[in-house]
Amino acid sequence: MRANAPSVVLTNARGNAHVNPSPRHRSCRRAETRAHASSSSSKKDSADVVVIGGGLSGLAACRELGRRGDDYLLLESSDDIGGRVRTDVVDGYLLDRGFAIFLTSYPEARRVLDYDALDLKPFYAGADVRFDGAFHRVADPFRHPVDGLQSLPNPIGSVVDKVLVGLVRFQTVLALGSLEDMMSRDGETTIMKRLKDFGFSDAMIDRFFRPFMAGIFFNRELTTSSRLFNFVMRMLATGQNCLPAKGIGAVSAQLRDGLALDSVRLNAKVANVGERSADLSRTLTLESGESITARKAIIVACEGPEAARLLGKSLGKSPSKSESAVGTTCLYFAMEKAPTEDAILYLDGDNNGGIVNNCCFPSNVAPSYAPAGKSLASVSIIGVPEEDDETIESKVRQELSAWFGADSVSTWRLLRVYRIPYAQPNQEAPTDFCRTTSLGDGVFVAGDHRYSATFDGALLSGRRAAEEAVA
Ligand SMILES: Cc1cc2nc3c(=O)[nH]c(=O)nc-3n(C[C@H](O)[C@H](O)[C@H](O)COP(=O)(O)OP(=O)(O)OC[C@H]3O[C@@H](n4cnc5c(N)ncnc54)[C@H](O)[C@@H]3O)c2cc1C
Repeated sequence: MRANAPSVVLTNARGNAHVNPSPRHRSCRRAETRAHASSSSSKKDSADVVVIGGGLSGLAACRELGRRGDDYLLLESSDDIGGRVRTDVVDGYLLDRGFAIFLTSYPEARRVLDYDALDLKPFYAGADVRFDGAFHRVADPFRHPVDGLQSLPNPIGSVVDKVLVGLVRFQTVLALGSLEDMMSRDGETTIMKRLKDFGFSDAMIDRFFRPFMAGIFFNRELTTSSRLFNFVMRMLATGQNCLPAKGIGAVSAQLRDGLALDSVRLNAKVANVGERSADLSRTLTLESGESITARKAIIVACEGPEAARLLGKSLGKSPSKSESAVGTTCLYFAMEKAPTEDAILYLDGDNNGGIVNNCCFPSNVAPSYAPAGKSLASVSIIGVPEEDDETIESKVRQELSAWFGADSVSTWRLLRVYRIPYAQPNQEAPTDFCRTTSLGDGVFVAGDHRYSATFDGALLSGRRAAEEAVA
């Protein structure tokens, strides 16, 4: 069983968002296909605007340039586009490179993506929280009023806490102004302080908000900016949590499909960015030694640390946070039949040092995540443990046996462990979520380190950088 369960490290803290297959991984690599692999890579070596990095921000920048009829070239260092939003196909299972959820209310996503084509499948609006030996449902009372009422007496917070959830939801939708206001308004604090100030009990914070918010921001201490709490609560209140039927990588693939094939180069890592010449052009050097010419502008759409490496002093005018990023580890298990049929998120509310933060059965949400008649489990850990895969797997099995029964969990087959040290930049309070995308001298910068580290923040930064680059 374990011989087929390779670990994958997605190392992009220094801008190298590539897969480091372990020896075991290489041995089974032929059995795997990428869900959205590009079939070809261009040889183009110059363009008016050169975009460095093919994650959501770089793809959004190229989409905007293409829409305006501008000449561009996208350089991506890894073997496919998508950056942190990719899906692998392993034995017919769709494995997102780390568990991620698509929120339909993201405004920039609404603007640039075709939701019908993504075939979005919704999660139940709420969660089942594991506490004191049982699951307790926390339901969105507006979408599931009966479940909401039934959950009032459960031990995941008091009745007052559950009323406060409704109030905080109203506040984030109605009282905090436009999204721009929300992301820049005064009074920023940590999520923890925001929850305490709002009146939530320690029990509600520990049992529900801690694992729920940690699943989104990979920070169990809840020191992440309260602005992000407000943003996500508004998005949750006004839309649905979904998985695209073909995996989260379908989001990146849809953007790529709108680009000119000859304008995308894969396995093209930019080693350095040269000075601007008198004719306003600039030479970039690839790791291979090849030179690329940007005639008018460059858009650097890499992770923050790599943008800092490439841009040095220019980014110094508007640096993103240099404190350590947050990471996550995700395990996928194949099984004959999931122990539940619910399309819901399971959270660890015990807060007693367990390794699992949250898990779900993606095939209960979108059956296409598993081959016909089979099921898939996704298990998320906050951070990247130092232990080896076998130790992590054993701890996960032990904890989940208590949740779903040892008879079921012992039959699960580990498909893969994804270790993602750089999942999001540091977004602890205080954080500037309105950093400029224009650095002057024909240099523009996009990426989730400019706005919120979300799909939406990355998409918005890409479009804004493109608009400015050709203004
Ligand atoms: C496990 C996980 C779960 C997440 N869950 C959610 C979620 O549920 N909802 C949500 O909204 N957000 C989520 N996020 C955050 C979201 O995925 C990111 O904020 C967003 O995808 C970042 O996009 P980006 O374009 O800024 O960066 P990236 O996706 O990192 O793209 C940067 C690209 O630049 C390339 N590159 C780097 N250096 C070079 C170079 N020198 N030359 C050429 N190319 C280079 C990289 O290979 C990469 O493809 C999650 C992230 C992770 C990791």
